[in-house]
Amino acid sequence: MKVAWAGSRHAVEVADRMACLVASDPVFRKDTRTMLSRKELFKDTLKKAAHAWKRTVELHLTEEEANLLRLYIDQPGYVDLHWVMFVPAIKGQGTEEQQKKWLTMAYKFQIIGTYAQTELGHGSNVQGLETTATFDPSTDEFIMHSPTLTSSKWWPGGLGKTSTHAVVYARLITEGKDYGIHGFIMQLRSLDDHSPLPGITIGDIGGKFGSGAYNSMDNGVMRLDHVRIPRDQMLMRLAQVTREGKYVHSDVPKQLLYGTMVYVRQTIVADASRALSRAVCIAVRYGAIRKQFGSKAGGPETQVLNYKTQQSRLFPFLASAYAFRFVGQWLKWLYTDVTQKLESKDFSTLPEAHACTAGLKSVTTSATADAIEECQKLCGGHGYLNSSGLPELFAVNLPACTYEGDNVVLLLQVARFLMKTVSQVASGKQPVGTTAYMGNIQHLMQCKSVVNTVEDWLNPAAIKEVFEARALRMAVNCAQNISKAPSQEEGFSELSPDLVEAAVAHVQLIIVTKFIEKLQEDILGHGVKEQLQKLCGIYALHLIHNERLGKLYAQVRPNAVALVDAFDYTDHYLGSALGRYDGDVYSALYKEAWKDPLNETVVPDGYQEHLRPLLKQQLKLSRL
Ligand SMILES: CCCCCCCCCCCCCCCCCCCCCCCC(=O)SCCNC(=O)CCNC(=O)[C@H](O)C(C)(C)COP(=O)(O)OP(=O)(O)OC[C@H]1O[C@@H](n2cnc3c(N)ncnc32)[C@H](O)[C@@H]1OP(=O)(O)O
Ligand SMILES: Cc1cc2nc3c(=O)[nH]c(=O)nc-3n(C[C@H](O)[C@H](O)[C@H](O)COP(=O)(O)OP(=O)(O)OC[C@H]3O[C@@H](n4cnc5c(N)ncnc54)[C@H](O)[C@@H]3O)c2cc1C
Repeated sequence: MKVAWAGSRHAVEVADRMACLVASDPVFRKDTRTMLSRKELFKDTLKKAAHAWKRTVELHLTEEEANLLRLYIDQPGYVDLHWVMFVPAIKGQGTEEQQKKWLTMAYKFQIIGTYAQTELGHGSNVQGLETTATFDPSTDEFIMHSPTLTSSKWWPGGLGKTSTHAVVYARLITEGKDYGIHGFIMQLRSLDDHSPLPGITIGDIGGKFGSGAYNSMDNGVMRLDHVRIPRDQMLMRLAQVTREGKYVHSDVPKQLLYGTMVYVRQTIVADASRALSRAVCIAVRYGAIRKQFGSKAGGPETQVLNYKTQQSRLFPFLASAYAFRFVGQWLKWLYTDVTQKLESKDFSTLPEAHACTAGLKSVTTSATADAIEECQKLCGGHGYLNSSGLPELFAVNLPACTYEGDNVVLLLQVARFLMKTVSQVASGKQPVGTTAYMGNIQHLMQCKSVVNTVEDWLNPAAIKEVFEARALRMAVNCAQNISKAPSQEEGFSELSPDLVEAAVAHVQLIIVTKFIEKLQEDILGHGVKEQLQKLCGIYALHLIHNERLGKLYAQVRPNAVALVDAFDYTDHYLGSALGRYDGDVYSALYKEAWKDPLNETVVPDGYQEHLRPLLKQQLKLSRL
């Protein structure tokens, strides 16, 4: 099962090696992280990042190994933005010459970059950004400026205190005309003493949700006051400004400006499956250790994992972790395929790639955040302790519902794509890829499901048909209702809640389909395929038909712990007293409690000033 989860034996081996490297290095300790002050946590992040880079160079780690090293260090920091957004933005939007110049420095960490798009006033509406880049032909420079308070850059990770450079998104103005949003490379801080360059005001935006968690990241604010940069620092693959100031657009679609976001959304799906699997791992292992009550006739207490209510709340998450993992692996393939097509100037699959990445990012991150919260409840009181690992896991993953595109905004993008496809089908065009099922419209609009028993529901063809019919009917229903509205725009707005539901149904169909396709692959190991078939059934059916699932849960229960062991997480990475591999939960909880700074003294600070006088006063009053 470890191989099925990881994708290959090689993937298991590399992941194990990198996880052990991190777990055995004292610099990467994280057990007291939630007790650090913001300043201490930030410094700790700088130390870990520098040490990780040192180890990467010393050990000549490959990109795959370095990625895993960062993953197991498990602490958000500036390096994430540098590698996941700054470098890809230059790769996707820079000319070959620009890539050569900037990426050479970025690959060696001679510069640290971030992705500065969002502003105080606008995040979702990228076209509404206000920062300006006005071309001055007299000096061959752009003047970068924040004209209003709301145009302050706000949120970019690593901007607050670390980044020396950024790809800054701004409205390009030349020859008096506004050509909309474009990307520019800007140096922000001196490479000698790290002070901000003239005209740049920069800082951290402040503490965020939860202790530890995303507070390791210096999300930043930046104001620009007529800062000049050379013309060749506009990223010029999609459009150029000539020496004379003439705007020239290349023959590539302007949506490629959003390419970095498509790339990152795809990686976020993999992050979501990992976060969900960690929460499930903790809740399942702990559920096997925790005992409450026994039978009325006496005898041993019951493992809480044996309660049917526990199983019906928890096993759909276990199934979802596998489902998201497999769809994430497929999405990575889709992204690579689209990128290769783009390189040969085939842009035909771009809309589908956008819809798939936006939709899957949205559905998987929302489900993951909800599931982590529920796993906390599934662990009872102990799940609420930082030492369970769950509060921090929740706080770190919750913003994934917002960053890289608010989940509702992204689902509306999927809905827009679906409405277009429905109208194309109506005019006789055969849909392809993940919308190919819509071509079967005659059948799917009227078919009736023939399934009755739990066993019938495990037939992949039956499951798929139900999901296809559901998704298509919801989309067609929305399209019909929109067509009755006074205008397309009004109809879309009025029906937006239904459109979001239709988009979710379409995305869930993709997830179910990819799980079924995974089951058709050669899967090694005795009983592995059978377990995955059960999980696939649970994932699909819990979305539409929760009542009949009891039988399936009972079949998964005997292997539940093994199914989470297959995630292959070290105790260090899991970071949970409840989810320990050896099950020694109670001594771990007890030990963790003594690490809290409040326990550094037996009598707490504040006793003399506040507690003692209060107690003395009460004593006096009671004697009166
Ligand atoms: C060996 C050494 C190696 C060392 C390696 C070391 C490794 C270290 C690795 C580190 C690993 C780190 C792991 C951590 C991973 C996690 C990190 C995650 C961190 C994330 C931080 C978050 C960053 C951000 O949030 S950045 C800001 C993101 N902002 C958004 O997402 C904004 C959302 N808004 C939008 O996307 C748009 O504005 C939108 C789409 C909502 C509306 O846009 P617009 O108004 O312009 O468009 P429309 O009119 O609606 O559409 C026009 C047209 O375009 C189509 N379209 C829209 N978007 C796209 C797209 N992206 N792609 C393609 N097409 C698009 C749309 O469908 C329309 O098409 P039509 O045909 O016209 O309908
Ligand atoms: C932890 C974190 C890290 C981030 N890192 C970066 C970064 O590195 N670089 C960067 O540039 N940005 C970053 N961001 C910003 C992030 O990308 C934006 O917050 C995100 O795109 C959402 O935009 P917003 O904040 O403007 O939300 P808003 O759009 O203001 O959303 C507010 C509410 O309005 C709703 N809404 C908005 N538009 C519509 C609509 N058309 N229809 C229906 N409902 C709508 C949303 O669903 C939401 O409920 C980060 C954010 C966070 C939280």
